[in-house]
Amino acid sequence: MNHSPAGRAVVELVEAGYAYEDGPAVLSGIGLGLMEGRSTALLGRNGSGKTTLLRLLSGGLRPATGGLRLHGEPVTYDRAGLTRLRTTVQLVVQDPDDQLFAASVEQDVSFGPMNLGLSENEVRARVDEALAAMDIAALRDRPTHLLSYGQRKRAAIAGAVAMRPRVLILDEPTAGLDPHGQERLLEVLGRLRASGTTVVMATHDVDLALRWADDAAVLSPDGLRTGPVGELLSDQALLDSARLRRPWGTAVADVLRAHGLLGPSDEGPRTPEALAAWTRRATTPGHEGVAGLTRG
Ligand SMILES: Nc1ncnc2c1ncn2[C@@H]1O[C@H](COP(=O)(O)OP(=O)(O)OP(=O)(O)O)[C@@H](O)[C@H]1O
Repeated sequence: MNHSPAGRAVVELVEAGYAYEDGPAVLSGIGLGLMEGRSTALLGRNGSGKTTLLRLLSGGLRPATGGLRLHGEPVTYDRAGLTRLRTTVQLVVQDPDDQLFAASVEQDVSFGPMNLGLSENEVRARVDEALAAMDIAALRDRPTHLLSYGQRKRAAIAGAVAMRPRVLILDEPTAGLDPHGQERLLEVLGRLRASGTTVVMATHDVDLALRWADDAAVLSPDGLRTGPVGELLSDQALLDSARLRRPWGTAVADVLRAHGLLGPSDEGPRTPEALAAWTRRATTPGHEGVAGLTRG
């Protein structure tokens, strides 16, 4: 069963299908609506079509069947239609070398905002903010081709963040980032989400998905399933068919339930910190019980 949270989708794929030239259908009958301010983790095995799906959502590919809607209106793939889509939806591709092209970090991150016709001061403010958010302010004058992989990845994400899109789509953004870089990125995405930005991330990291996302979208041979991340990532049949590992938090919840410490419909912990805080409360005389396990 597909799940659609209340509200209207900013962008929505409707019965969308796609096949590369001379190839079989990669995706068919895909329905995916991205709601204002919600975060979605897109999961699926290698070659399941995650990148293809993200390119359909951001207008880089045009559905062969079905369509894409922006604020409920069908997207037209002419210049005006694509410009409208791209000022709302920004995609950060998996490989930063496919995204970075300007000589320096500052020039690269400025490019999009400059093309929006913003004033010089506004462009500078956005670039400063995006570089600071991605922790690369010190790299602003560096040639992009001399940066490390993780630094290039952060510069590519900064370029999209500087566009202040309503919908930010990231294809495996944490791959290649060190733990500090991953934490910084999650903080940035958390702030964007709090300010109403819709964020979609393709990832192979089920623990990160459970911790970070509101919703999951899981590609398997049976098609696309969407729903609350805690619910989908507890569904063993779905995890098996998508060849996904059971997340850490879901496995812990199984153990707690088996010992009667968690009710059948109570959600498990999403982070080790949440489990530690709950354990402290649960072992304190007069504790508040299992309530609040997912907090922290
Ligand atoms: N440009 C292309 N031309 C032809 N086939 C392609 C092209 N890009 C992708 N494919 C094929 O489409 C299918 C889906 O690829 P896609 O990159 O969308 O998967 P993915 O889920 O993102 O994979 P991964 O987890 O490995 O990044 C694969 O079978 C792939 O070989």
